[in-house]
Amino acid sequence: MTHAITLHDITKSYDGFTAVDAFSLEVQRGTVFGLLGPNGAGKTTLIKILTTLMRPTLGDAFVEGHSVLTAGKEVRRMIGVVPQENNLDRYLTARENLALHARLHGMRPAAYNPRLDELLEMTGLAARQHDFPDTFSGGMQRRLVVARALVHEPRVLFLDEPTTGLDPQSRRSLWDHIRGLRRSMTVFLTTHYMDEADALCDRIMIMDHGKSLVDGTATQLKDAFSRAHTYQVEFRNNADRYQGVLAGLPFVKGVERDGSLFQITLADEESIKPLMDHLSGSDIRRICLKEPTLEDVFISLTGEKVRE
Ligand SMILES: Nc1ncnc2c1ncn2[C@@H]1O[C@H](COP(=O)(O)OP(=O)(O)OP(=O)(O)O)[C@@H](O)[C@H]1O
Repeated sequence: MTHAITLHDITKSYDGFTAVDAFSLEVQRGTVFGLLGPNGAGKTTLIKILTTLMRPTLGDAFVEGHSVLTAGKEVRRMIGVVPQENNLDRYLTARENLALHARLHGMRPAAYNPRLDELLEMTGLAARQHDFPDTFSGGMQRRLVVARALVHEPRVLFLDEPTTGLDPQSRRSLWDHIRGLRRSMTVFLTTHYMDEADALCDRIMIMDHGKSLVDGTATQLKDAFSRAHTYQVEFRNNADRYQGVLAGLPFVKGVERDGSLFQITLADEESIKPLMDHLSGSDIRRICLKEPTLEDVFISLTGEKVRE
């Protein structure tokens, strides 16, 4: 078996509303898989089903070969979960939070103490291990939740929006930790951040309305959905004059403007020549092909801006 996670036609309905619709998926072991989608796409519902917090209405899912329907206990032994909210116990110190989790998993102090030392060191929290989580920054709390999810050495780690609300430095530090886990376990994460998916994931799936829209590596998605005919043109002066002219050209499909910078989408690759003919003699500061981003792919598929 090379798949750490398998979903067979999973459907979840809430009072007749279908949040997840006959969803199937296989995630290769040892990879980082990213699930993207706008608010309400069904991402958290899928994580809840895979972590046995919720039963599907139809279908079955397997984690390391164990069914979420019939082998919930085995599934829970295999997984670590980082939920959307930092659900730490505020009356326990950082180390005690980890120790409690170890005991809930049936580990003895002789087994878990060296593991806690290792995880506190790895997440940069060793010096603060006897402090309460309320005295930690958001990034430190998040790292503690990740450390807690790793105490019992899970084979699959679920991260639901791991870096939402963190400052750029904390995000990058958490990314480094997640990257360090790659290969030794399977990571399944949901995110709203395109740069996060791009930086971390071996494979990305974009979903909406409970269904998968597309999946592949970041490069595959960008190539497939690239707006290869979009150019950025910046004028030195007289930019106003060009707005109407550009929009009126038959081979121009769209014009977006930000001051003197225009984003011009052409009908096809060949249209660059007549465009240059029309612009000859104008005072252009720069012209360049716009490289596609994962956000372009997301918006072209879901029609929605990514939530910040
Ligand atoms: N307990 C519930 N009862 C009724 N509807 C629900 C329940 N939980 C989720 N939903 C609905 O199911 C849909 C999918 O929700 P879900 O939380 O899985 O989306 P999501 O992709 O995780 O969104 P977000 O990015 O906002 O976390 C939404 O329309 C939501 O309103």
